Amino acid sequence: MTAPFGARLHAAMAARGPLCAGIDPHAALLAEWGLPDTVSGLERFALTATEALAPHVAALKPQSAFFERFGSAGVAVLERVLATAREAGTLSVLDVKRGDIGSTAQGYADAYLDPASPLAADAMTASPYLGVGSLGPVVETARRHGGGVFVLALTSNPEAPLFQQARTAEGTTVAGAVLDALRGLNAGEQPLGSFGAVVGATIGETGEDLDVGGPLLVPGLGAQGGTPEDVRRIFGRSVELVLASSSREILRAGPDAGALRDAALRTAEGLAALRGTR
Ligand SMILES: O=C(O)c1cc(=O)[nH]c(=O)n1[C@@H]1O[C@H](COP(=O)(O)O)[C@@H](O)[C@H]1O
Repeated sequence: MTAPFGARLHAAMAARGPLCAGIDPHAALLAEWGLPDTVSGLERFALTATEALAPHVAALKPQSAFFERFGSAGVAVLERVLATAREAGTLSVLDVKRGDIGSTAQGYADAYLDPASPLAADAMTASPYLGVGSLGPVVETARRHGGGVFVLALTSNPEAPLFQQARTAEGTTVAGAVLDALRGLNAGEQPLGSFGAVVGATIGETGEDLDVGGPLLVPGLGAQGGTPEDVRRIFGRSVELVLASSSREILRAGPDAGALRDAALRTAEGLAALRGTR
């Protein structure tokens, strides 16, 4: 029986630090690496980055969009990336940001969290905008297989606050309702729950309680301007829950495997200083 995702992630962050490397094969990055914008270029890029970074980070986060743009051949590359991470013993967070009515959400959960699926990851990202409760089948499937779910709460993009910080009829913000729901899902889980929130490293002051008892996936470091100092400012005493994610800033160092590793280690060093300050 697989241990719960939260426990596995807690151990990985303790051993390797709180960095998640994003595998985002942008067309522009393929060009920077001297690769063609084709399936073979995608495969070369994604597998080189996965193999170079897997031993040095707590988790890898492939961004599904950049594989899907090549159709089924691109999705087959994504399957190989997930298998390569698994063989290297590194946790995978598949960034798909899915969400739908419950019966369809079950299909997404089966695709991304059932170990029998070729696209199975250790955790997936999910969108709560059909209602947090619509993610029930995703949560139940994660519990059954020791998987994790990261639910969008306070995302890093500038358009986000208008929706996410709007007030519900109960008076909480939409983001606050997501964070409350996650606290409920993680209640009693030690050392870390398996249901995380996505909170950008670029957000301003929100007044929200970010301690959800589960991990906080924090994108926006590097290319979007977020810094370790921002992480300290935003998360305060919840900083130990942070799994910080960076894609372009690390990937730009490639294609040399040693340069990719060094870029990840530099980012990890900046983050390491934040822990133990609770
Ligand atoms: O869920 C995410 O990972 C995510 C949430 C968010 O609020 N902002 C955000 O940038 N992301 C993803 O994180 C990655 C950021 O990439 P870089 O800006 O290149 O580090 C992309 O794959 C985004 O889709």
